[in-house]
Amino acid sequence: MTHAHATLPIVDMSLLNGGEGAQESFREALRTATHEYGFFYLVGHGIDRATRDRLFDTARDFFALSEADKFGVEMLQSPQFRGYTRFGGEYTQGAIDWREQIDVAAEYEQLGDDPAYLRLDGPNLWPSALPAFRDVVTDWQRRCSALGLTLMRELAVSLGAAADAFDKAFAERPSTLLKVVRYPGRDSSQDRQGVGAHKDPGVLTLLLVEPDKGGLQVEHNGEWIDAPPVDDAFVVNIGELMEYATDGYLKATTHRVESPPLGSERLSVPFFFNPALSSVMPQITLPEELAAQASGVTTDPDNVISGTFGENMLKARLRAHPDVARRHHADLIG
Ligand SMILES: O=C(O)CCC(=O)C(=O)O
Ligand SMILES: [Fe+2]
Repeated sequence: MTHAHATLPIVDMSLLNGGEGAQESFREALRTATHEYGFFYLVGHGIDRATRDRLFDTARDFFALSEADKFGVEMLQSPQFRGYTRFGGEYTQGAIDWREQIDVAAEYEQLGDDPAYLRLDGPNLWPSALPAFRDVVTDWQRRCSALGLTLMRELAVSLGAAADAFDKAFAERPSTLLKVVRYPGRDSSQDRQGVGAHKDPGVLTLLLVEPDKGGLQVEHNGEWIDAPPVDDAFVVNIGELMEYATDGYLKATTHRVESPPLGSERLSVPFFFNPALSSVMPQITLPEELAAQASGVTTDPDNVISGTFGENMLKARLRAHPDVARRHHADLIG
């Protein structure tokens, strides 16, 4: 059931430019939103409209490329799960996600293949027919990484920890990932799973949605809340590793996207701010009043949350892209 009235909280980052009191209110709002919802709208983030418009223009140009150009960078060629996924290539909870997308991640030399998650390091596949794509997406990655780091430091302070409590996990080889996604319109009689219900496996997700395009739904108290884009805002949510870091005081929240109606489409760019593959997320010692509200890390036998980011990520990748897993990682799947 969808709850028509509840909405996600709005958190204003420009409070950080104010005095001590304003900064304190920002942290309070950040902590409350991530504790109660795991999701919020972030305004006042300082990334201007022209930059965001350029990102969506580039996304449109990418999806308008010929099939041959898109298949030239198909993920099936990439053991590191980079590149283009056509409709029907991706699964959540065993069902097809009706979206096409290109995955771009941080690029590092591979350090080996033991533990297996080290296989995720490697090169992106960049579309040669659209050279601007690389520049625009790399710029976006850089901006979102800076924003992500600021939010992690504020979140640390809001949890009673030192501002740099999480820095170490991100200092070397942060394993950031972004997707440029297009959800095609679907008839109401068809299956409307744009992306199925899931939690994000990492730390923090900064999602930009094309203006006016609904479809995102967030689970809250057992109901689905609609989370349409808010003007100038990112939708921000925390992933499973923040649940691990806070003993469940912060919860990774289940969310999904419903396909847009036939005759329309929806573009989005989720950016996943993730630590190094081999980093173990630090566990924060919470102040007593917060610790009393920490309900422990979710235990789901089908989805075990590890503190080592690479393990969570590899698990998520193998499950979402079974064709890539079969072709390149047959030894890791049952
Ligand atoms: O496209 C969206 O709005 C959300 C996508 C999402 O949740 C994901 O890719 O993890
Ligand atoms: Fe997600």
